[in-house]
Amino acid sequence: MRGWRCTAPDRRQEFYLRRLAFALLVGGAAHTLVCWLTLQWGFFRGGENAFWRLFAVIWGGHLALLAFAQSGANRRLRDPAMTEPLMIWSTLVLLLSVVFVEQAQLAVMTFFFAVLHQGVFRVRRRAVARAAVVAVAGYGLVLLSLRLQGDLTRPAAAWSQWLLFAFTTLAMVLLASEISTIRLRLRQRNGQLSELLERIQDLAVKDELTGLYSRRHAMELLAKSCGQARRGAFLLAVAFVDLDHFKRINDRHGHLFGDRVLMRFADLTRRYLGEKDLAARLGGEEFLLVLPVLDLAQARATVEGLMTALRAQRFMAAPALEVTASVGLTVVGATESPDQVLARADRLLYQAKTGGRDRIVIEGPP
Ligand SMILES: Nc1nc2c(ncn2[C@@H]2O[C@H](COP(=O)(O)OP(=O)(O)OP(=O)(O)O)[C@@H](O)[C@H]2O)c(=O)[nH]1
Repeated sequence: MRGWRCTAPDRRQEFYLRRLAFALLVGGAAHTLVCWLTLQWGFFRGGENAFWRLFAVIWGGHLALLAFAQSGANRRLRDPAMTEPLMIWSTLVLLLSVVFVEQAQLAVMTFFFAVLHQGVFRVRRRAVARAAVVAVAGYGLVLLSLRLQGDLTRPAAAWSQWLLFAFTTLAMVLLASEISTIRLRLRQRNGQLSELLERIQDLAVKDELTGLYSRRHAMELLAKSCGQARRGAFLLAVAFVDLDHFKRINDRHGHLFGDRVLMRFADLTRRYLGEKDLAARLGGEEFLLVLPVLDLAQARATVEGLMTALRAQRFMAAPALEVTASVGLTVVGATESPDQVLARADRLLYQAKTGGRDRIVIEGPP
């Protein structure tokens, strides 16, 4: 299967390779061209021999880096994009060539700003600052060693260009730092926004107190399930569940305690229903269960299990309390609309209530 389609990590690797190849080949070619021009204009220290030897080393390094990534070894690095190693290598290449180009040192070192640009959006502030320090200090050391050897032509111009480079680099690093802060804030804001979005989506489909589906969402799901049940091999059982004498529970033990009873019932539905079953809170102490089943007997067994578990619940604040529920249970008929099924389940629930509560009243489809 891998042969015909790129997997996500392969696409990322392709992206890394393309970026690295672009930086090394295009950046490398531009840098070589500038140095070659200094050779043509007679500013290249050591002449043609030195030029070809230096660029054999530089291009050997470029190709070695590319081969390293091409082999996939970059995937084992903490940053497979290799941005920082690439920045360090490019800076060293620039410093090495500065030794050879006379009077065009600043022109060569301006490539460093392209190197910094690579890093600003991809590595931490500290890595950008590190590369800047290496470039400014390295450029200064090269000038100093040339000066000490008496090889620095027009020293005043060379040092003032170095100063200009140092200040511009400092400004770039400050800018990079600001961009990095903005990046960090954006990432945090994005995280907060996705959390908020998740919460809004939850609120739209779930009941806040119990975490069960809301009435509106349950109705949408029921309409969809009814269509599937008509086409499929399974039956769709619908149960209206209403906790008994809930007002009394609230009155005797308080509203907060009532809330806890509702949450406990919701927990039981999560424990006793299958993953294809649906439980929703329609409002107050009224719930809807939708169960894909083979027959009514299976639905009855599930609902009875739930009612037995509810009856067995004990509450610390009211140890003697036994919570029961009344249920109207039916099955969706072949040509019925969700409203018709719900009306029947509601009628059956009413019969369960008037018949003495704590019971299930069942009726098949018409
Ligand atoms: N604790 C709590 N109570 C609620 C909530 N929503 C509705 N109620 C209460 O649920 C009670 C429902 O009372 P009734 O409709 O009279 O029903 P009941 O007392 O359960 O009586 P039967 O259904 O006939 O057994 C009311 O007192 C509502 O205030 C809720 O979110 N939390």
